Amino acid sequence: MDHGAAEVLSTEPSEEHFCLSLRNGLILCNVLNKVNPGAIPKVVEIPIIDTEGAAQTAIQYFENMRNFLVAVARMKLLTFEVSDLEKGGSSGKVVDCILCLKGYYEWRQSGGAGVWKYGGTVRITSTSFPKGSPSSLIGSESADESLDESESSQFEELLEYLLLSNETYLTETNELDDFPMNSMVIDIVLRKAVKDLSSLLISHGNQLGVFLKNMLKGNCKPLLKHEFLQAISNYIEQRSGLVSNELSKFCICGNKGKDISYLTDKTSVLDVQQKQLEELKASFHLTKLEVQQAHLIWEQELKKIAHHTKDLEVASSSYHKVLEENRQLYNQVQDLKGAIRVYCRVKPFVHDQSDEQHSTVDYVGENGNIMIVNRQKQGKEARKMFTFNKVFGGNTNQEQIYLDTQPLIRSVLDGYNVCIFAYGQTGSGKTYTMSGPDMTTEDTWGVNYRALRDLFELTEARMDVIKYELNGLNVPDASLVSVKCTQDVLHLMRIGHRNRAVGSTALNERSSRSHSVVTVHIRGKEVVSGCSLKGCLHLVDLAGSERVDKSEAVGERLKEAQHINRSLSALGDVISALAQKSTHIPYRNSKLTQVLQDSLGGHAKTLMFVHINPEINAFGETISTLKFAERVASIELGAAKSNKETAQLREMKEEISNLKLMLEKKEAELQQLTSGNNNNTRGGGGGGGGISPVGMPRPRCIDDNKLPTFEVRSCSSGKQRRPRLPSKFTDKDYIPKMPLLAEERSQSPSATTIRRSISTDRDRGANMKMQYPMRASINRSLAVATENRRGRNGNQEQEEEQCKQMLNVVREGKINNPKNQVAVKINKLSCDTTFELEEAQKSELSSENENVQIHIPMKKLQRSSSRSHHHMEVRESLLITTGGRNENKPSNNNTSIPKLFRRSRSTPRGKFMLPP
Ligand SMILES: Nc1ncnc2c1ncn2[C@@H]1O[C@H](COP(=O)(O)OP(=O)(O)OP(=O)(O)O)[C@@H](O)[C@H]1O
Repeated sequence: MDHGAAEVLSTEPSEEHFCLSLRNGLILCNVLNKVNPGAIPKVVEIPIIDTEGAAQTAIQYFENMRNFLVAVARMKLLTFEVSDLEKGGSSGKVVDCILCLKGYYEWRQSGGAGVWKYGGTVRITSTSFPKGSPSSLIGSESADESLDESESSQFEELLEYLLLSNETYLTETNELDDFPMNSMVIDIVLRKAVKDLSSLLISHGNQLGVFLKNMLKGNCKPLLKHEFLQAISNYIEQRSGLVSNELSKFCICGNKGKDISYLTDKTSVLDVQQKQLEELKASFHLTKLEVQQAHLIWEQELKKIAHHTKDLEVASSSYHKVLEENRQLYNQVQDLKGAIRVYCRVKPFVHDQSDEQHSTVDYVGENGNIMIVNRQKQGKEARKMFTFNKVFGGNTNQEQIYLDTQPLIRSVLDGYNVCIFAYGQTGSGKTYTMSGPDMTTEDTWGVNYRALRDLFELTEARMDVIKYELNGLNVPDASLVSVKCTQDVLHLMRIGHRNRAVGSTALNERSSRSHSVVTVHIRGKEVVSGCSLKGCLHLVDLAGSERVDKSEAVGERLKEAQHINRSLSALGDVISALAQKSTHIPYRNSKLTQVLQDSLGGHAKTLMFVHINPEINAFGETISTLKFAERVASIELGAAKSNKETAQLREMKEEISNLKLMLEKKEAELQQLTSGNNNNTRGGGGGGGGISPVGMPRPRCIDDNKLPTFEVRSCSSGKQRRPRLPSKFTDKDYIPKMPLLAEERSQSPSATTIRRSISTDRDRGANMKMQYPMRASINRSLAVATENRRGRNGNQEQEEEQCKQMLNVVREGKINNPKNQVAVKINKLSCDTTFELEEAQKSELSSENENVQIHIPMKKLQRSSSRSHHHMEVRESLLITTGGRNENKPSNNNTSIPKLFRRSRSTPRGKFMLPP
């Protein structure tokens, strides 16, 4: 305590006494100077006591007090008013001021850092105020009631203080209970609030006035009462919204907001905000739910898609399987129909032709599709699609090519005739496919070598079951050579290749200038059952078709090209005729088509490799090649048939052959007897009633229990055996008509029970004679059995049946009408089954002896002089001739014709219809 003060004040003064003792300002000034040295430069210390003392004292007092209050105000500490020191004044303010000075002093003493307090009121830290002038919350009741500048700055400080305390106490220290709300602060805030509200009211009043005036301006009508009220309430709502927003800025007091709710309107900004917040929360929650839901749905969708993708994967893999199955089934159906299989092979680009943009092959599908594009055209017209059994792209190797061919090779050993031929423009890769580029490397072996290797491997594998015998034939030499292993055939093929003309053209350095045909005949006999089978494999590498202008062929090459093109065009004619199911197929127009006749028209399995060159300048040839291949693919030959013979059939054939031998023997005897008889006649021995013209005792009847004597004669013997082939077929390089000629050659003389005769139509009837009637010998099944023109190779069962019936005829001795010698020819006619029965001339051979001539089946090669009539006609004929007693009966005695046959009205004389 100040020294002066101690003198004046008692130790425990009353409040009033305390205030009175401070009236002269001396104590206060000294205290202030101590707290803040130099705050009051001049303190009036000694009071002057004289007459004028009262006045002087008053001046001193006044000066000290004024200096003190000014200094305190300058320091922005709590202050009071002079009147507060008077009796009845607010002594509390004076006390506050002194406590404030104390607090300030202590804060200074402690170094002036941090927060300082006085009288329980928190002071602002020094950071918020300029150094040296500590900030304070100064509220002076002495200040003017109207809000002057200092007050407004105080208010700003208060706000700052509120915000700061909000930050420091409410949010960080959470010392809410210590929040000092003394009367002074409340006073200041309330005063400010009142001031704000009043200014707000004034401005609202002004704005409302302007608003109403504006309303009236726009609408000259006087306002109705309810309109007026409505306008005011609208306006207030508007404003209250704005005000609550403004006030809400400094009502961030957490839970204490309730305590200072006086800052907000009754409508409670907080409530509004709370509502908004809740709404926001609700919408957030809703959105969250929606997002979660969307997430769930999305996940489900994702799962579904994954599932679906798996399904698709499975489906696509099974689709490929089904596609493959489909292809196989399709091929089987095609086989059943006997369609020629067509595989297309695209030659790869070689050397510098690697730019596939210049390829005419646009696309090669897995299911036999190939798209050819004309790069010079645009749009739909530029592309053309072809479909074959299979298409091999340029990168297919030899092994892959052979894989689909392999089953055909197996069928050869099952008794089928198989023909594999390569077709295509010159240089397109036919020889590459059939032979391969290098014979010495197995990897590059073509179809020929692989097929032969397989043939031998299979024959070896089946050795225990079937014994096979193989004969190789290289057509240009037309020599039939027995082969034991692949090497034998390779050797044979090498010879063939040496013989094959090869020359260089502008399109192919090593162009094959002739067709190459390798034929392998296979005969097998099943060890157990004794069944025999025979198959035949033709491997044909055709010479390439070429445009002579492009191949720049001249001289010999030109001639070759012309020959090649001619034979290929003959092949084209045959294909066209077959595709159109024409009755006449011009096989004989070239050697090539003759060789392939059985493969193209018989019950063979035929495969054509069509080759194309993808180069742009070969576009024309590619299209025509593919069109040709399409036509080939459309040909249906009928289901392939196996050449398998049962043991029974073979036995029957053997029996027939024995019978034939016997017949020949008898014939010889007869001739001898005839010549002897003639001599006898000439010698005067007339024929007695029971003696036949040939001098033999004529049996009156045939003993049922005893077989007649038979003589079997080959129809190709005697007069009828004439070469009917054009000179070119008699040439030594005549291409045998395979497999039939080969069969003939391979048959042993002792087994020539069935012979094919090459003859003309003129031979008809002359060599096929039968003593009539033969009621039981021919029935419809026989007729039908022999009906099939192409059935030479196939219908073994029917053939067997036929043999049986004939043997029956012979055994049962039903051929007993020697008088009527009738030749029966069974021809296949297109729509109805007609038997042509021709009355034969009385045979020189007919005698009282019963003679039987049997000749089944028979193939005739008919050729008229005109080239246009060249065609091969296959006839199944049956000729049975018996000698009989009634040779005097008219030969055309219809009464002797069995009821089985009746004459067809529409057919020429001698033709009979088989009744249904
Ligand atoms: N798939 C292929 N891969 C590689 N080269 C091939 C292929 N096809 C053909 N070639 C090559 O193309 C050229 C001509 O082939 P190739 O002699 O087989 O044709 P071609 O059709 O037989 O001809 P031509 O009819 O004139 O005899 C040869 O050099 C051959 O090696």
